[in-house]
Amino acid sequence: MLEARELHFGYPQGPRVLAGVELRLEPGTWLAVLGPNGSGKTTLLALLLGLLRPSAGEVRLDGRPLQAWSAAARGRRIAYLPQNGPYPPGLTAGEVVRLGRLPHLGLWSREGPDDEAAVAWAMQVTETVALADRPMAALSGGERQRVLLARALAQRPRYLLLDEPTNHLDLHHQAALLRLLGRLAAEGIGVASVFHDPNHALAAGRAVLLEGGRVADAGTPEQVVTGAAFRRVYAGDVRVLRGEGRVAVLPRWAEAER
Ligand SMILES: Nc1ncnc2c1ncn2[C@@H]1O[C@H](COP(=O)(O)OP(=O)(O)OP(=O)(O)O)[C@@H](O)[C@H]1O
Repeated sequence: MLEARELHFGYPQGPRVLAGVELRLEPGTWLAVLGPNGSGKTTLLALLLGLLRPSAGEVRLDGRPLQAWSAAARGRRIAYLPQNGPYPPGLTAGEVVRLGRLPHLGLWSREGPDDEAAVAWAMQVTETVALADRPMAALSGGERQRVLLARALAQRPRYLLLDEPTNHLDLHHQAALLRLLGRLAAEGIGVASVFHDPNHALAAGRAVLLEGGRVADAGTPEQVVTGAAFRRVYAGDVRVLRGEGRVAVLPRWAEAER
């Protein structure tokens, strides 16, 4: 399990960003993280990855404090798709995906059949096989996003953290990504994904709503988007619709057009 216990954090000279966040990500579950701009979602992911250290509280990975794991051991267990993810310049898409195998390779070891299989699988499920030989810099925003997702998947992680993974994706690739995340969770991976569109969060198994660095609500996605905290945070901006046994969220501007 990847677990945040009573996490507190503030950037140097900045105000407090997280104040006592509790969160548990179990293998085989998919957790959506919702919350307004600046509520601390990206900061929370950075703490869960060990890129930032909490000022109080701790992150535990599979029962041990995160700092007790080496960077390579963490990289074999946790993969990250950052927002507008950076990548080294001058590489093709296929080379970027292969970087995902680095935590699994020793200093002098060469790629083997497991590495090849992981890269091939990651590119197949992200529909990036045809992009393999294209320079990364020459890809569209959505193509690049899918290649960076393939790099994260090539790590074959136990936990997958994604920061707004539907960014840049067209409707087909949004739907494909949401189906893929559901499948990965069903296969035993712990998936945590930040979403701005609550309709995307509704595809997950659990949801948390961050507000001002605190967990304002947690539960099933349906409970969270129909809950009082969600209404308070997005008051006046959205309407929750129910029909055919499902819930959907409509932005108010769309209503005003009708
Ligand atoms: N490197 C930094 N130095 C100082 N303050 C920062 C830094 N990164 C983020 N912050 C501040 O911390 C707060 C939380 O930022 P964070 O990126 O975690 O929010 P978020 O919920 O991911 O927002 P968004 O939805 O806009 O991506 C914001 O007020 C932000 O301005």
